[in-house]
Amino acid sequence: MEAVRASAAWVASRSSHVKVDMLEVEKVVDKIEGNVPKVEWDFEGIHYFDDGPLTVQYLFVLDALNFCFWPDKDLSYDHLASGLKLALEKDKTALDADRLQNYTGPQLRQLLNWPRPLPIEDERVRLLHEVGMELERSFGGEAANLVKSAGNSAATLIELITRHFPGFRDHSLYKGHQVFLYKRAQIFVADLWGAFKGQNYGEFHDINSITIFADYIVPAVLRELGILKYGSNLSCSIDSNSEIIPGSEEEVEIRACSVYAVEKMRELINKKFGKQLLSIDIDLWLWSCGVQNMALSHHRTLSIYY
Ligand SMILES: Nc1nc2c(c(CN[C@H]3C=C[C@H](O)[C@@H]3O)cn2[C@@H]2O[C@H](COP(=O)(O)O)[C@@H](O)[C@H]2O)c(=O)[nH]1
Repeated sequence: MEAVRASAAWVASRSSHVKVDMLEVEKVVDKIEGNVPKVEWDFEGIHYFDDGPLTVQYLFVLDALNFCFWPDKDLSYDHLASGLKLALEKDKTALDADRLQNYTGPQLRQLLNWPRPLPIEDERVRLLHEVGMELERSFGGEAANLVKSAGNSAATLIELITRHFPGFRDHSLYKGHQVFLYKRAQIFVADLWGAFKGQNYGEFHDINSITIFADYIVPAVLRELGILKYGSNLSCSIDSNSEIIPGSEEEVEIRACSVYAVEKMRELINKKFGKQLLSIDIDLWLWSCGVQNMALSHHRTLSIYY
């Protein structure tokens, strides 16, 4: 994931609306003494798991739809994860590639047991169709085959996903440069690793190459910790819940600086405490803090990427 790391650093070095405060990074690292609190994958108990290929199909569909819940104030990631789980428990064929290609908006709502239209529902449906079609065309209908063809490499799996499934190509332009954040592709790898505990479909020899997943929760936590500092205009927009335009400098800076800040935190923990932490572990710790703090204001961007 060198492209993610390098392009995030490029943005951070030119950023004007968002700054990474290295003194605060150091303070946080010292406070936790290099020990990131361990948060178990599925600490919420909401994910489907059967130790086999159906779990891989579930996680791939989950992460194809893992974005932009905030426009409906009652909807969250938990509804998606537990809704798909229940659907699969009722009908093991619910996420088969041929079924994925045929869902309509109302059927998807019904599948998730959600009473009203989902945010950006038409895009969610389009992405489901894309996943079903390409899985069928290139991977015998099974996400498990996609994972197998990556040969236990996280970087190869992300390359395969972004090559085959355009909906996962989470990139932007910033001051004329292409910036890669690949949030949903990376979180899929992390979900496999977490669910299968680094074994079987979750075994990756290069899991340390993954960065954090630049969503709308982790940046809010980093801001609360004082690690991210926002300029006054951006602060006002976020605190007043104004929407941040997708692809704007502000949006790219928020996401890229979050990735960069955690990479710096990781480097510092290694230098000061001699520990090799994974960004995934730091991410899950920060994210779990964020979702438990209802008072945090986060940036609001309509996006299919996160
Ligand atoms: N950085 C990061 N972002 C994450 C997750 C997860 C869930 N990961 C699962 C994996 C193991 C655990 O047991 C988790 O359940 C979701 N999100 C993002 O959050 C936002 C949703 O927020 P709210 O509207 O409040 O539900 C949305 O952008 C969504 O894409 C994560 O882990 N890291």
